[in-house]
Amino acid sequence: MTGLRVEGLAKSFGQTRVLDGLDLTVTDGITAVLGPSGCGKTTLLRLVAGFLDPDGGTIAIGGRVVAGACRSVPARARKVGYVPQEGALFPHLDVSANIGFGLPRAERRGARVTEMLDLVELPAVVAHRYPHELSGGQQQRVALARALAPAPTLVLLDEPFSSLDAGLREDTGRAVARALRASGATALLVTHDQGEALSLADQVAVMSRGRFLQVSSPADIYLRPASPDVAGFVGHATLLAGSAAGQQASSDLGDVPLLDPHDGPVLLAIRPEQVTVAPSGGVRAEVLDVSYFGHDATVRARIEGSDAVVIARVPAGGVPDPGSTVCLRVSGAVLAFPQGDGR
Ligand SMILES: Nc1ncnc2c1ncn2[C@@H]1O[C@H](COP(=O)(O)OP(=O)(O)OP(=O)(O)O)[C@@H](O)[C@H]1O
Repeated sequence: MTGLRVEGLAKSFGQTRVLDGLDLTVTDGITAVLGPSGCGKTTLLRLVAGFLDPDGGTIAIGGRVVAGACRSVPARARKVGYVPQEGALFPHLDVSANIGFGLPRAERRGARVTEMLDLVELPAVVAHRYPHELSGGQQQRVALARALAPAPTLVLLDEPFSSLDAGLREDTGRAVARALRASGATALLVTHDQGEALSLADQVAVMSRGRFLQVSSPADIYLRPASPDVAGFVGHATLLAGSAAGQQASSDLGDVPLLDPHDGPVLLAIRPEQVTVAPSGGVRAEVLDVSYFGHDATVRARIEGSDAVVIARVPAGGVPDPGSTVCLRVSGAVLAFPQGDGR
């Protein structure tokens, strides 16, 4: 059974069209909706949850149309679990009562609550603590346990880790993904963090200005982006004009091998890890700035005699100084998008 099917979904606020005919099918597992701030991610989630009505299109959950086609099933009857940005636990209820909130009265302190605590990998002792006695990561796990307790068909998660610091964010993300998979629920995870989307989801829907640019597996999104926009947004590709002849293209970075054959003008999408930075051997470039991450660093360098700025990833031990001159070389075949006459 299909967890969620969205067809031609449209929504405007006043004169602003926020969603512009979205189509999305989520069969099972975790689908991440990835896009920049303001592109319409939360609006999509609110429409699916039933907090807003669409202007056009349909939403079906578990095979049942819940919005559109002259129908609007109220939020509470959609069998959807919702995990908001900061958990939004009830502060006056303990963990056990928070988790049991959506359950029939007789089950509110029963085995289902214990089962849910176990699922989100929290010890039974936290059951009688209040939200202010939990860490941020524990609160998000309780929020997930509360959403999963009534066994929803679909779980919606709206930037659930955004208030957590980096280390906790990764651990909580992995724990939440494990719990979602173990529960068997279909999940839609909204995020603007590409690492989170690529590492946690089975399917990634890349969104921009109310439309999906590509819906595919994490590997496809990264290795086979559908457009220069997707390549630039997910993984920070350098987009460089080139001229292709078969399996090779000439560019400001010299001759580069192509993943697929093309002829004529192309836009090359070169990943930072495909650019080698060395003191000699390659195209000369001036280092503009360096972002140091500990395990490695990202270098932005402008090619001499050109406006082209290239992003390269270098190992932590070989970081050049800003203002220095380096040599850039492309290693491995790169993706090319036909442009103009070559289209
Ligand atoms: N109730 C509303 N009334 C008017 N405009 C709204 C309303 N809700 C959202 N918008 C506008 O719709 C656009 C999309 O908002 P939305 O919250 O869906 O984006 P988002 O991708 O979730 O952004 P973020 O990542 O910053 O949360 C924004 O321009 C926002 O200002």
